Amino acid sequence: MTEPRIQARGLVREFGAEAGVRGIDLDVEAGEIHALVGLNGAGKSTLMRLLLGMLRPDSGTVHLDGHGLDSAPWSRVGHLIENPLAYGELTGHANLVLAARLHGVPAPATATMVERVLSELNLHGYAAIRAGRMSLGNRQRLGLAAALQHDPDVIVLDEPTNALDPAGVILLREALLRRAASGAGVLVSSHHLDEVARVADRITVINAGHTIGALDPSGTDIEREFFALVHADDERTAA
Ligand SMILES: Nc1ncnc2c1ncn2[C@@H]1O[C@H](COP(=O)(O)OP(=O)(O)OP(=O)(O)O)[C@@H](O)[C@H]1O
Repeated sequence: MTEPRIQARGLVREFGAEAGVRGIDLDVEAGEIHALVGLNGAGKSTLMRLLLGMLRPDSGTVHLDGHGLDSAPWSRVGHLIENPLAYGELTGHANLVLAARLHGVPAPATATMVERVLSELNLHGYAAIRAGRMSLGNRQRLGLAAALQHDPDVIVLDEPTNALDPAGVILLREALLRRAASGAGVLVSSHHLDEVARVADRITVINAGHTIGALDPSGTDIEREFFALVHADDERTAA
């Protein structure tokens, strides 16, 4: 049995009484696309930051491929949390070369890798444009290219489609399915339930900092199921 790509146990990081992450267990297996859904402020980004060591938990543990965060295989991780990691004064191409180096990709392998991801996310037309001049959607594509080009084993993407056009959404979906099929574990948050249902193997619902259930990606009325879970949890909390 292989280790989960991501394993969190008892994660807590509170910001005052109501906000933050308040006790979450989560697994993302190799080959799996696992989606996190929840209302604004539910705790999805906070959870992802905790998983990536960007925030320290008050308590709980995270393992990536069986390693604690102090010894995690960071060069095998790709992530995009909120703002695309793009240096505005550098071109799209230069940003991707830099991201490859930061992920420890040897220089001779970089050119081919960058070419490949430019094609995969249809970014060739923007390779020579400075990131600061790109549209929001193309900056997001660039950030996704930087996160995915080294074919990481652990992929964590926070709302990766929020600025993408429909063509970008399809390209990203295909890119994630390809990587999961090669054994990556993918964790993705989204507000687009239909889109998530198309791509995810597992959908976890988060509300007020804890997991409250799962949605069946092949369900016929996933939106209704989502609101039923959230309302039931809100009522339980209010009681
Ligand atoms: N650094 C912080 N200091 C104080 N409160 C914070 C901090 N970061 C997040 N929070 C609060 O924690 C809660 C969860 O926020 P988080 O950004 O994780 O939610 P989210 O599910 O990603 O929401 P959205 O869908 O709007 O992006 C919110 O109430 C937020 O205001």
